Amino acid sequence: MANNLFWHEGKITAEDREKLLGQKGVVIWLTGLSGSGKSTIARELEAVLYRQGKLAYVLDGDNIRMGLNKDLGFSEKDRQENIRRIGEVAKLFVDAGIIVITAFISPFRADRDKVRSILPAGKFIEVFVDCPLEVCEARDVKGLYQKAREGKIPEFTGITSPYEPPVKPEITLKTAEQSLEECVDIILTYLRKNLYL
Ligand SMILES: Nc1ncnc2c1ncn2[C@@H]1O[C@H](COP(=O)(O)OS(=O)(=O)O)[C@@H](OP(=O)(O)O)[C@H]1O
Ligand SMILES: Nc1ncnc2c1ncn2[C@@H]1O[C@H](COP(=O)(O)OP(=O)(O)O)[C@@H](O)[C@H]1O
Repeated sequence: MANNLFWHEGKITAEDREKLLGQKGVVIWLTGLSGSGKSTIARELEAVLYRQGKLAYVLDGDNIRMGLNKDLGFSEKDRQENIRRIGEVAKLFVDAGIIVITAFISPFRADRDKVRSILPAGKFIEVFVDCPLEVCEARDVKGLYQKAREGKIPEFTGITSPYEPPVKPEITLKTAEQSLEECVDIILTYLRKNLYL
């Protein structure tokens, strides 16, 4: 569809902006079931990074669906478009030099892989927030699992809509076994070890 368009190169590069900010732009892509801990980890990580003088920004499922993606539902096609748009937004943020932390169920492997493919090499860190369905359901933070079991929410991930776990995520967090602090620490250690921080 994109015809007669020309890409404009700026005078300032992504590397220039990274130097200015004293950090590297990267996407930390959290994926997992509803209630697995994505938002909690994202917010804590953002706060810890802030205290270390690093600019991170959280893109969160519920919030983005109230604005940018308010026209999308939860069919496979809409989830695909949801993740495609978030991927493009994340790419812009990375180009701006920001550490982007995304918290979307992002249930389909192909959609996550597509996001990885549009980012420069090494700029996409997939984090599997791994938590058994039974535990997510017992937590039922928003009461959605109960509603889904009662048939009040169609296409609910883990119940009536699939979740495809990552095959080779950079990081796996077991939130039914590891504490929030441990999970955040695992991500920070990965970032330091791989020279993102
Ligand atoms: N049918 C259905 N399935 C799953 N989740 C549902 C559904 N309907 C509403 N919600 C709420 O929407 C949040 C998930 O939005 P996402 O944008 O992360 O979903 S997706 O990546 O497009 O699959 C999800 O947030 P989290 O619980 O934080 O994951 C729910 O609050
Ligand atoms: N290790 C952990 N990491 C993140 N959340 C945890 C952890 N252990 C327990 N929890 C709890 O699990 C719930 C996760 O909810 P939430 O972050 O909203 O999940 P999601 O964003 O994946 O839907 C919260 O009540 C949180 O306190």
